[in-house]
Amino acid sequence: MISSIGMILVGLTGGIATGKSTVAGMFKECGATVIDADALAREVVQPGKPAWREIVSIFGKTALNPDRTLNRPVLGAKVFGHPAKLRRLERIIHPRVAREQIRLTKQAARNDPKAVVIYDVPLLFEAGIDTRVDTTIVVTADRETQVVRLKQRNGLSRAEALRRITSQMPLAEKRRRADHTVDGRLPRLQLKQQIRSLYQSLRAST
Ligand SMILES: CC(C)(COP(=O)(O)OP(=O)(O)OC[C@H]1O[C@@H](n2cnc3c(N)ncnc32)[C@H](O)[C@@H]1O)[C@@H](O)C(=O)NCCC(=O)NCCS
Ligand SMILES: Nc1ncnc2c1ncn2[C@@H]1O[C@H](COP(=O)(O)OP(=O)(O)OP(=O)(O)O)[C@@H](O)[C@H]1O
Repeated sequence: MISSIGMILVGLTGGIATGKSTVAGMFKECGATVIDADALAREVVQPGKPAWREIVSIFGKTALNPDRTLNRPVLGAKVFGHPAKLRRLERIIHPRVAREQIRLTKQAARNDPKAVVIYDVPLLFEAGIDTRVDTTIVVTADRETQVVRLKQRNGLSRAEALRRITSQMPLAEKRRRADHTVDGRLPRLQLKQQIRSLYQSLRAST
């Protein structure tokens, strides 16, 4: 086991809009501690923080809102579909997110030595984070479901949605690599039952 004494660290991933956050929320209701990489990635780029300063120096002030926060749609348009720029942004953000995740995981283990810690991280495999968790879960959905959800939830056009989807490792590859697969298209009630039984077996393995 990679994590310290008893606790289990679970990497939860999937494609964009497959239902990772929904599944993470269900694990939380079961009693798990959830760490959300997207939320940490937002925290480390707050105005004035070192990552924010680096981003402004590379991407310019056009990537900012009038209140100096990052203009996420503008930055998204600059990096998705432009792999070299996306890598530059990741090199600024990822090490800081990793530090926070490790700190929060240790804190969870101190609070409950048998904790089930769910690390919800879109780039689990792409960024090699799978090597530092105990087990992995991938949430899947077909591409059309992802596109429809991105149009509805984020107001993206079909082309924008596809640019984001193709910035990530193909879902089929993630499925091959994962220890557990969850179908993010299931009705919520059925999904919840599956997550509850997965939680119980994870908890029993701590
Ligand atoms: C480009 C940014 C500003 C766009 O922000 P926006 O609010 O539109 O998206 P948000 O951050 O909520 O991410 C939504 C989804 O996009 C996908 N996504 C985000 N970053 C990446 C990436 N580097 N590669 C592939 N997909 C990504 C994920 O599925 C994520 O769940 C933002 O995504 C970002 O800063 N990305 C780089 C940091 C990163 O890699 N974050 C992922 C978790 S560490
Ligand atoms: N089982 C489901 N049935 C119907 N709709 C769902 C289901 N799961 C999630 N959704 C909807 O799909 C959208 C994406 O879900 P969610 O935010 O959980 O995905 P995500 O994988 O965390 O997305 P992102 O990669 O953008 O962070 C949301 O609008 C959510 O309400």
